[in-house]
Amino acid sequence: MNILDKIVADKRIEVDLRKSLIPVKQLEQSVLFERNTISLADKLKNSQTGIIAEHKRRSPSKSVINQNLNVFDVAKGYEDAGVCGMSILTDGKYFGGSLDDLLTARASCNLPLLRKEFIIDEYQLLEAKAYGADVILLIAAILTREEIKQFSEFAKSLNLDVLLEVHNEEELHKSIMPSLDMLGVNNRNLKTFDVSLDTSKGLSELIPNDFVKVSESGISNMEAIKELQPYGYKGFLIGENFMKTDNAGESAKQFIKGLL
Ligand SMILES: O=C(O)c1ccccc1NCC(=O)[C@H](O)[C@H](O)COP(=O)(O)O
Repeated sequence: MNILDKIVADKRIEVDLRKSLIPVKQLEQSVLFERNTISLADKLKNSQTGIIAEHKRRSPSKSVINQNLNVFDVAKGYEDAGVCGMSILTDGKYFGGSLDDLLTARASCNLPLLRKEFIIDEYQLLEAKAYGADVILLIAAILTREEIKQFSEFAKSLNLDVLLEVHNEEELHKSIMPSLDMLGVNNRNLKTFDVSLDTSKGLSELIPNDFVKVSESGISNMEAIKELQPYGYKGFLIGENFMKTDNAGESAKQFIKGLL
């Protein structure tokens, strides 16, 4: 079994347990459920830099990145740095994250927040909304076209933006539909962990212009952004490069300074 299949198998067990612990009604009664969400897609369209900065403690490809940073400070630092949005990994087992991280970030900043998760059930979208997210991620590699349609339409009914992530042409063709806002190309192969910006470059011309294009993973310098911008990318998701430092916000600030 590859790592992605393993993550999804574990996620199914986790989501079933969560559903039995916290009923849908309770999520819908969260004060955050009624909050007006902020569109990340709109922010990216109007940005010169397009940075989406991630909170990421560890990962299957790198094990430990940084366990010492405080998500409240990281969110504030990213906001002060002028990023367009923040991504928060909420998976516990493989990334050391949690829904509490999302809630803490919500309390700390007014950025559009992306719940970075392995979404396999509508219930996780209700959780995203109840804990303060503005955007959800759908990963084409783990979903059927019908599931992508069902989850993206449900997310839109909750006023959440949808970022659909692909890694190859087949996933892209399977996924294109009007209920998506952003098309993300993951430069990391989630089965082998190989990273190449050529993935974003190669798929760019196949993405219709109606979607905001986002390049994800393996971006570690300004040159990479300059290389990707001519391919139409407006968003750049960066995790490890900021999180491996002692001050993720300051690192993002210097990065953005260099881009302007
Ligand atoms: O990062 C991983 O090792 C990973 C493994 C399996 C599934 C997902 C994974 N990462 C999620 C992400 O998409 C990245 O955290 C995000 O794009 C930022 O990447 P990076 O800038 O390379 O930290």
